[in-house]
Amino acid sequence: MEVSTAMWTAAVVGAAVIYWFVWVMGAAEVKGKRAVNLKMGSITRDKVQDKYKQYWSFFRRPKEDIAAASDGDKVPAFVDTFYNLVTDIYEWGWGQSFHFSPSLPGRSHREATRLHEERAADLIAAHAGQRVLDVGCGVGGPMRAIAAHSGAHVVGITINEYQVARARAHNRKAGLHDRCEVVCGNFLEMPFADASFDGAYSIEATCHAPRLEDVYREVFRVLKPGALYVSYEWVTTALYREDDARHVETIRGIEAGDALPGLRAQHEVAAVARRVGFEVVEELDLALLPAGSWWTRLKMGRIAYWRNHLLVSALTALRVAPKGVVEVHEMLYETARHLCDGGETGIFTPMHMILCRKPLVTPN
Ligand SMILES: C=C(CC[C@@H](C)[C@H]1CC[C@H]2C3=CC[C@H]4[C@H](C)[C@@H](O)CC[C@]4(C)[C@H]3CC[C@]12C)C(C)C
Ligand SMILES: C[S@@+](CC[C@H](N)C(=O)[O-])C[C@H]1O[C@@H](n2cnc3c(N)ncnc32)[C@H](O)[C@@H]1O
Repeated sequence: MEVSTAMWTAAVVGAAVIYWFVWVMGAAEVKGKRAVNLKMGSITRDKVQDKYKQYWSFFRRPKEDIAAASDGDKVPAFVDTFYNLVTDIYEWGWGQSFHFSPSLPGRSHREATRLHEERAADLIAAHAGQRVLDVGCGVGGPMRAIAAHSGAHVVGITINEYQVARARAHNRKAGLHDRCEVVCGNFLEMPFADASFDGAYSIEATCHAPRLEDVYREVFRVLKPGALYVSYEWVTTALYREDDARHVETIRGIEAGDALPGLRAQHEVAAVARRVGFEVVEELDLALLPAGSWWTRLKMGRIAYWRNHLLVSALTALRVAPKGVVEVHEMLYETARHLCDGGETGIFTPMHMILCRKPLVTPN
């Protein structure tokens, strides 16, 4: 073969490999978000690295410091920064539902996700004609599944403006915009009238609240008497031991990489719900056997993460992605490792389910 032919062949093969690597392999779980489109929410390109540093220095501290009265109030703003940094990476590498689900034999991750969401809708008996609240709705994966499954009108709230835009675009694309509404706001002070919802759910979102009481009290306020509320909570289990250095490292790693002001213990959740006035109907860790492990996909994704790391590094070097994306991606890789440890040791669950009812008559 002539040298020029060999060079042309190498160039064409090289271009094909890069195309495959970036545009095909780098495509999102749910088509729509690709590596070349990684933005960092509403943060301007030049501020990404600084914002990441600010985020990290806030959340890597011990939870006692974060929860201190003055810093507790700053948590929602840092959670907002976190979602500016991670929303596109989540959509690209995970899909439109930002939560875990028990793995189901013979079913895809997407199907298992949908069934976990539909389970929440069934628990609160959501149905057509109702107005249901999604507390911490992300980009609306659960909201669309629940609206489609139950026929209810779903209103989602998220602190992050960028997620609002993403969720609205997805709702329109799915043809569900007449039944799925998205509001930007703080779930600790919701812009909704008292007793204005027939039901509510929160999927892996209330863990961002510095005090669980504050979000549960708000949900209680906006629900009609007799309405049901279900929450999937991130908590430490009874197996967690504060005197075990490995346990502490795992939980700290989960908190720092997931914008959490301090994980609560499983046994605390029902007490909080009762304190704000709810009746507790049912409580169950949905991760318990015979449920398939929720961390399987995170563990299996190691090769994909390595590919993603190369991809974000290359895109940053080419200035397609802003500086700072590599650090954010590394933080997510680290937290994935801690989440897998938490799952395998059984000291942590992201799906402690609590089902509550607002009593028909609230005592004064
Ligand atoms: C409920 C929350 C988020 C839960 C999960 C949706 C996310 C937790 C950790 C995330 C990820 C970790 C590793 C990333 C990987 C390195 C990257 O290449 C592709 C995306 C990841 C898989 C990413 C996806 C979302 C998570 C699984 C919290 C925040 C309360
Ligand atoms: C891990 S995501 C889960 C999203 C969604 N429930 C899902 O499963 O796809 C957590 C969500 O809670 C929202 N959130 C966190 N703190 C909030 C607050 N104080 N007010 C409103 N939303 C908040 C985040 O913006 C994000 O949308």
